[in-house]
Amino acid sequence: MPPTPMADKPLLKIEDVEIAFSSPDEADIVAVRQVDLSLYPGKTLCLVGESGCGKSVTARAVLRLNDQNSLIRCGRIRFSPSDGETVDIAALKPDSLAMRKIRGNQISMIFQEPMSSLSPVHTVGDQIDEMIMLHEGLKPKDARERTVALLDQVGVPGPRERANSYPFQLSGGLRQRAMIAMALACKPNLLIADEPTTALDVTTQAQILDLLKELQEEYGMAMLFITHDLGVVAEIADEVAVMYLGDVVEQGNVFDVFRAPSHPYTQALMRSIPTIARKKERQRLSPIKGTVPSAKDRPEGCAFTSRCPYAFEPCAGMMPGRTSVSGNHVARCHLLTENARKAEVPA
Ligand SMILES: Nc1ncnc2c1ncn2[C@@H]1O[C@H](COP(=O)(O)OP(=O)(O)OP(=O)(O)O)[C@@H](O)[C@H]1O
Repeated sequence: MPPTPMADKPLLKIEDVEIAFSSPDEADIVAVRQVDLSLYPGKTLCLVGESGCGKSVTARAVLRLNDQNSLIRCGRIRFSPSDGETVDIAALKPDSLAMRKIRGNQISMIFQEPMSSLSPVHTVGDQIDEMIMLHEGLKPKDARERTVALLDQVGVPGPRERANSYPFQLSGGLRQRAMIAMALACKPNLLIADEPTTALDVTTQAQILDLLKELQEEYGMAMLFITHDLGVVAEIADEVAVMYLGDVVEQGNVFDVFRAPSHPYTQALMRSIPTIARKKERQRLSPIKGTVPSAKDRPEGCAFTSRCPYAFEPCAGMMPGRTSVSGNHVARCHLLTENARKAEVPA
């Protein structure tokens, strides 16, 4: 399927954001730096990368949900709903009224573990009713009708009876569906999904991804989807941003990035996915050698240098800038600037 054009105006624009965590007896840890991302209505941006690379910290910053020892040191998070004014979320206090209005009203979040948003001591129906009553001011009876319709829409069988179940009485897949229903109760402009399918079996995972795509089409919402699984990216993303130790090292339209991965880290991630062709040719998977350095001892230059098979002189000393690959596809690698320089030298 060819890439679909983007709407002109981004719903969310993360500009040059740096997030650090303070600790009483150590220097601040910079978890995310110079992040620039744009999300468009009706489109999905996937954040991908190994554990600890800053995906969740970036996503949680959009809702100002990072731990209290976090600080957005610089940058802007501009949220521009079609029916309201642009607001810089980075400048809001996490517990301000403005932020509480955005949270759960215009931007919702779903997690890998539904129990992080569902209360174990209330039925799922009561929890969704309450959300609807809070946001839409409906009476309890009308709210329940909408809850039942929402549970039905997200594929919960027998929704009226299931609304009376406690979360522990539901299977993992149904709990995930109930959490999605709750996230949709306020008809958000943006849904943030933090590895919502990681804990599910492959069949349920595929069903939930299909469901999210259907709901996105119906509600026209933007999605920021976090995963470490490139298979999931291929399935759901319009745009992809690859993160490594807090830096976005490559980003662009998903077709362009998959067709021509240009950062050695993205290339290495691609080589580590199992494919039928590799199995037929009895090729071994090639895991990425070494480990991600600690954010506490962040190297000076490109953080991937210690694991990069192509590392050369400038890599350890200086973080490369963004080089355009094609269209909006960019990557941060000295090799690209070096190749571009060589290409400019006449033969
Ligand atoms: N409260 C905190 N205090 C100090 N450091 C933190 C805190 N929360 C997160 N970090 C650090 O921020 C960095 C990024 O973490 P983050 O959770 O965003 O990674 P991730 O890419 O989402 O990983 P995973 O896939 O495992 O969830 C990590 O080095 C982590 O240790």
